[in-house]
Amino acid sequence: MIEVKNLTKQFGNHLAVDHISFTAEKGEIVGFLGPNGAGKSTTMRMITGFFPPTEGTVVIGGSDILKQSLAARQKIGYLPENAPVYPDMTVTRYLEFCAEIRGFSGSARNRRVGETIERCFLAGVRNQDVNTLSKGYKQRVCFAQSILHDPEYLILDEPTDGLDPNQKHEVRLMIREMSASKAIIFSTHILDEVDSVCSRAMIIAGGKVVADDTPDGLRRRSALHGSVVLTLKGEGAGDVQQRIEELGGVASVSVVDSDNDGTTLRIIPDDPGAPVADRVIAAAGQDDRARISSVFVEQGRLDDVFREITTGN
Ligand SMILES: Nc1ncnc2c1ncn2[C@@H]1O[C@H](COP(=O)(O)OP(=O)(O)OP(=O)(O)O)[C@@H](O)[C@H]1O
Repeated sequence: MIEVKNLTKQFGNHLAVDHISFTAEKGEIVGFLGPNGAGKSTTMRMITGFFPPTEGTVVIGGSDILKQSLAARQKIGYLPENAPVYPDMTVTRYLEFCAEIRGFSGSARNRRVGETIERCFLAGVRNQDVNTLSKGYKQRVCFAQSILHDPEYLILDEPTDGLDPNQKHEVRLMIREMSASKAIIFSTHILDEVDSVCSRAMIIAGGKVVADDTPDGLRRRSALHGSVVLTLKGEGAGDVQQRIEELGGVASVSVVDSDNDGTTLRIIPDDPGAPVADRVIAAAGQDDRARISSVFVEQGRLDDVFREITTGN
């Protein structure tokens, strides 16, 4: 387990991380979300022992990151921001070096490096100097060093930053595959990524945790969660709108769009947990002049929730 208690970092007068506490168990993939400068990287740097906190503690699998630093760091794989890698080494040599400082030698080292190169799709560039690699490949090499020793705890600072869509997909698959036996924390600005990869999302703003929930739980906080979006073709949309407004359990009906293709209405229920879609469809079906061309129930949008939580809008 990763146990973070009252973690705080003060840079001069600036409180970058403000008493953050949480735990992350093996099997969990925790996404750190937050605006630029929120304190995500600083929190990760303290969790990995990269620099000490001003206040608070981090315990990794029972080892305190300051008091039992080596034991704690042996259990961690860390992909820092901007993928710092030694530019003058070849990919293979860099990974061999990383394996050696992790305590592997001889055939164990070679096996680890070979497996990681395959796993991270680096075979085509294994003999290339790191400084000749594209940004995405550098990122992959840095990702490779973070998983080389099969750590129980993985801390990944924007692991898909700079990758093309195919590579992003591969890295997300890898993160998901590895999660059964590891606790993984990763930061991202891509909200879809949180949805597709994370079991839990933590929103950090102003150095504080302002939300800690499942992606579905966060989505349910959206003002649009549970609303019905109905598109009608033909005449009679105005009458249908009025009929729906008169239904019990409907808080409001608004026109989202109206053109030659039809009229789209958004129906907000009084209680997002009490579905109104069936009754909305029945009410629309009562008017022969209108034909339903599509209907769906909005699950809510993470980007709306993110904006609401981090800006108050
Ligand atoms: N070494 C440092 N010295 C002084 N201030 C720092 C240092 N590192 C970070 N900060 C400040 O701490 C705050 C948090 O920065 P941090 O890099 O943790 O944010 P972040 O959430 O990771 O942002 P981003 O999404 O842009 O990567 C920022 O105001 C930053 O300028």
